[in-house]
Amino acid sequence: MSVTTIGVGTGAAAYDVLVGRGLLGDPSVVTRLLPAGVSRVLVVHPEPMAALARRLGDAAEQAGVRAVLAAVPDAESAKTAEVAAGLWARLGQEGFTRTDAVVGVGGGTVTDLAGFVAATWLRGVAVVQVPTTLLAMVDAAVGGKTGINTAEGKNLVGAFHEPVGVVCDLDVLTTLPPADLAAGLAEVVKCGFVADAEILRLVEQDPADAADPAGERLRELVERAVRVKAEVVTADLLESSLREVLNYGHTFGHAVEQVEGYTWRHGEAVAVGMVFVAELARRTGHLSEADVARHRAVLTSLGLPTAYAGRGSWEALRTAMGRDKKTRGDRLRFVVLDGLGRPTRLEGPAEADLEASYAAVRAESPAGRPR
Ligand SMILES: NC(=O)c1ccc[n+]([C@@H]2O[C@H](COP(=O)([O-])OP(=O)(O)OC[C@H]3O[C@@H](n4cnc5c(N)ncnc54)[C@H](O)[C@@H]3O)[C@@H](O)[C@H]2O)c1
Ligand SMILES: O=C(O)C(=O)C[C@@H](O)[C@H](O)[C@H](O)COP(=O)(O)O
Ligand SMILES: [Zn+2]
Repeated sequence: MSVTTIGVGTGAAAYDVLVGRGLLGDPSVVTRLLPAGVSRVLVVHPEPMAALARRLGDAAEQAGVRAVLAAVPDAESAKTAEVAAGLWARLGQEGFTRTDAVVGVGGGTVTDLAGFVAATWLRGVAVVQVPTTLLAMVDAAVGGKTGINTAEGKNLVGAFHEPVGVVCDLDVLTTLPPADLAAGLAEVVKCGFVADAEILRLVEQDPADAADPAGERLRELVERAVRVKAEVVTADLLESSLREVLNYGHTFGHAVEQVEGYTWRHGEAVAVGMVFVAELARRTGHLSEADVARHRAVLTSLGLPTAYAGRGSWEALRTAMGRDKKTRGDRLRFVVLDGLGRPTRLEGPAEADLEASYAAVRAESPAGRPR
């Protein structure tokens, strides 16, 4: 077993992200991260992660902590008010107090949900995150953004609630479908565009190696992406400014997810969203043609979509973009690049530039990969 520890936050809110292999071979690694005095844990998981959740629950019981297992619907169907309410009911029925805790075991949908339930139960109990997808390891489980969707849009209800620890065991990725691995790489590449160009170089050098869950290159990419996220959220946890850079590609990406009824993976939608915003940056004088081409090339090399051929109209996508959290009043705000690694903001772009950028990513035949 080898482990890299990456610290996030400062003071009382500081916690560690453990990245390595074989970490969950000893499932008590998770119990040991619980604060002293925890006597009950709610282990939230989707059905595909039931066996791992049981092992973590057994380890907790052996340490004298009562474990309540809670299976939730898979993927984006987990992020609803109804599912959250079901978990609150369970916490109430089982008598969870402020000194008890939640453990999220699954992809980003589960860590978002588990984090949100922990943030809201009794106004906040501890949560340990055990991400089991690449995307959740490099992004969703780290940094304390938690939330659920509403009919009006993506992640519209949520809270900032930092975990007390995160365990990223790369060995669990060997069962992850390749399309979900690629979706996680979209967020890794995002970190490359906004902050760490070495990530881009590593992917471009050997995309197949980058996507090998057993390989050393993927481990380096995970560690680099987690470091980018850790640095940004440590500096600006509540997204007053800097943290917005982690939202690169998400304004259009979230709109695609919503308009497509969450049949697109988040990482796939963000991949197209990054191409959309690169096109917008080029039209508004921020980014060179060559850098836009680099976006398409690196994403395509990973099998990610760079064009949108869904059923959503421009009007529907434009309305959904208006609900983005970076919007101020009626003015859309985008994270754009002034060159690779130099993110800035573009506020209130002309509608003609938005439509032209949309035309540049609009494809006639399906390029996305619905689940
Ligand atoms: N909070 C944040 O900062 C943040 C950051 C990025 C994304 N997100 C959110 O994360 C979500 C996307 O997360 P995701 O891409 O992990 O999707 P997901 O949670 O839907 O997981 C993808 C699929 O993989 C399955 N799975 C999980 N682990 C597996 C494993 N080890 N082996 C086999 N199958 C496995 C899941 O059951 C699911 O079917 C979105 O809702 C997005 O909004 C949040
Ligand atoms: O951590 C952040 O900050 C991010 O924006 C990371 C994104 O990858 C993530 O998808 C996040 O959930 C988007 O947040 P939202 O505020 O746009 O809902
Ligand atoms: Zn994201």
